[in-house]
Amino acid sequence: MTKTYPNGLRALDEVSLTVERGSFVAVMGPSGSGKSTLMHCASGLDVPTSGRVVIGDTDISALSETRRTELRREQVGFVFQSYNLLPSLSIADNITLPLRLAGTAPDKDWLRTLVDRVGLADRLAHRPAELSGGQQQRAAIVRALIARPAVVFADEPTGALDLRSARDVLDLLREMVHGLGQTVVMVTHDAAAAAHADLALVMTDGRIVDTVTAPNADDLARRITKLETE
Ligand SMILES: Nc1ncnc2c1ncn2[C@@H]1O[C@H](COP(=O)(O)OP(=O)(O)OP(=O)(O)O)[C@@H](O)[C@H]1O
Repeated sequence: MTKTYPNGLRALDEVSLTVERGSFVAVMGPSGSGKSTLMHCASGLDVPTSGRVVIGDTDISALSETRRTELRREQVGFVFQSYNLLPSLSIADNITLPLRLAGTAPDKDWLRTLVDRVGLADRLAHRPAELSGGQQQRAAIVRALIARPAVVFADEPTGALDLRSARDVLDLLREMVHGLGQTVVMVTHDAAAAAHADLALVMTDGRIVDTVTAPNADDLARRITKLETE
C-alpha cells in the first residue's frame, strides 16, 4: 500500500506486509520513517491512498467509513503509550467499555482469565489513578483483548514505563501471543522492546528495509543507528 498525505508527503511507499495469525511483530525505524502511518492504515484508523488492507477475511480498504469503524471495533484492539483509560470509570468499567459501546455482553470467563493473568483481579473496583503505570497498561491490554480481536496494535506500549514494568508488559504481550494465540503488532523505538517480538520490521522513508526473525536487541539497535546516521 501507499499513503500520500494531502501535503504531498509519501509516508508509505508501496509497503507490502502480511502478519501471520498468532505472531508478535514489532515495527521499528527512525523518527518519521512511517511507523505510525503504517499502524493507522493497517488498523483501519486511516486508509491508504492506494493498495489494500485485509483483516481476517475482510478487505477493510473497500468498506465505507461507518462499516470500517464497526469492523475496527469488532476486530482490532489498541494499546497506546498513554494507556487511554477513562479516569472517572473503574478498571472493570474501562475494560468492558468497548464491548458495551458495541452492544455486546462481556464473556465473564474470558474476562476472569485475562484479569487473573495480568494480576488485576483485586484492582477492578479502583480508578485508574489508583494504579501504577504498569498496572494501568495491563488493564489497557485486557481492554484490547476482551473482544477477542483478530489483531492488537500497540503503539509504544512501554514508552511511559520504567524498565521493570516495561518488561512485565512485554512478557505479557508475548504470552498473549504464544499462550492465547493473539496476533500483536507493536510500534516501538526501543530495540529491547522489539526483541520480545517474533519478527521485527525496520522502516526507513516509508519502506520496510529489513525483516529480522527472532530479533536480538543489540543487533536491532545497531541496525537502527546505522540507518539514522546514513
Ligand atoms: N497527517 C499528516 N499530514 C502530513 N504529513 C504527515 C502526517 N502524519 C505524518 N506525516 C509525515 O509522514 C512521515 C511519516 O510519519 P509517521 O508519523 O508515520 O512516522 P513515525 O515513524 O511514526 O515517526 P515517530 O517515530 O517520530 O512517531 C513524516 O515525515 C511525517 O511528518
